[in-house]
Amino acid sequence: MVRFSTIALALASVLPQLTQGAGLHTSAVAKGKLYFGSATDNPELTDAPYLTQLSNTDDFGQITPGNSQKWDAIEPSQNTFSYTKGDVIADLAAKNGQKLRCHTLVWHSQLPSWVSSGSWTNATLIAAMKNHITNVVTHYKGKCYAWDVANEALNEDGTYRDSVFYKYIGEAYLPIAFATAAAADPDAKLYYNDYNIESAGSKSSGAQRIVKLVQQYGAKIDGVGLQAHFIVGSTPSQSAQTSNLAAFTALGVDVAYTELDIRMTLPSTTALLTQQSTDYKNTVAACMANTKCVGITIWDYTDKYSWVPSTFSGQGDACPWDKNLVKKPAYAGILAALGGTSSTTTTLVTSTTTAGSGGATSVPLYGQCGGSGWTGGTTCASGTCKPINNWYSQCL
Ligand SMILES: O[C@@H]1[C@@H](O)[C@H](O[C@@H]2CO[C@@H](O[C@@H]3CO[C@@H](O[C@@H]4CO[C@@H](O)[C@H](O)[C@H]4O)[C@H](O)[C@H]3O)[C@H](O)[C@H]2O)OC[C@H]1O
Repeated sequence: MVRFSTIALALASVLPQLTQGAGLHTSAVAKGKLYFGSATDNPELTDAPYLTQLSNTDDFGQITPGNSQKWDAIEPSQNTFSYTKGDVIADLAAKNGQKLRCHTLVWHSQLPSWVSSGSWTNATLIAAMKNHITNVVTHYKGKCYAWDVANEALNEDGTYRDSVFYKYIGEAYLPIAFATAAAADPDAKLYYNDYNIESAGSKSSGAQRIVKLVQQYGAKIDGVGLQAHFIVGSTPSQSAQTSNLAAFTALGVDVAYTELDIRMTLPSTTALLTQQSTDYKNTVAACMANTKCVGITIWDYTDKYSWVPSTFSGQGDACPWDKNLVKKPAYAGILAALGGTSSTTTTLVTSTTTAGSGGATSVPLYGQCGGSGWTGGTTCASGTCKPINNWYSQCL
């Protein structure tokens, strides 16, 4: 009787492998959009593979600083301005030839306590707000494609959020903020930005009211940013998003998806990743269908640095790239909506087959499990390397 010990055989298999076609930004621009972009943050920039992909202008023609231009970062104490971190991201955008979306000037959150708990009058808070806006916008003059001038001014029912600004200034803080930003950088596009305004409802109507309010004051407002922090399977339909975008653009402003991510309850499954791809596709398609939807920004591109797990307990995997910087099905969904194609070529790919008493196992190596990029192996730190779809495998 012939006995076989377990042997590993490296077999050359002829498999179709995904190759780089036009990326997300290239495809978006080819269809008339200004950009496809990603948020980023200073600590991540020391991660060389992360930075390489962020700087890949085939995928990303625009970046947004996730934290370093917020009030607490820039003016931690009154009239003391610190631009070091924000400048790192602005300089990166300039070096890469990427547009910079600047975020954000007036927001109730991530405020230093001297603002949120200060003892203000109407006049003193207007002066402090105008001083902040003028300093920051002047510092970045000519560098910001757009500014999120006001962020999240609304409650879910469309009434004004009881922020320190609303409390001491009233709704007039909004047109004052826009007028002050416009005076400091007349060329920057000025946006109102919020979440849960991506389909029709009280909050979307509230955002439309803000656009009209700023316009009625004679101040400049160029666009509305729809954050689009969505949940897999609960993302508004494409048609609901399309009609909602039209309601904004009918007011004469641009729109943009500014913080798109689509989270799931962990652990991820093949079904959730597939639904996530569909959800991304529908949202991007809604933007594509409106000529005044200028671009789409994802709120960081990789699950490795997403804000979601630290904010929403038990949830994550919200980005189009996984923690190993490998593209997920969401990437293909976005690309399809952008009208891009993932070209395939026939390539020799090495597959490891183990023969022995237990028979043979083989895992397709279209995408990586344990390595990085498209050439990783089948080793998993935890779980088993399993095919996700015709494109790649993942440790599950
Ligand atoms: O490092 C992180 C930053 O990345 C983070 O950036 C902010 C993230 O999003 C924006 O603010 C949040 C928007 O979502 C709200 O929660 C929503 C609650 O309703 C749900 O239906 C919806 O799905 C949720 O998204 C959060 O409460 C907001 O904070 C904001 O514009 C970004 O700057 O900021 C915190 C840093 O630690």
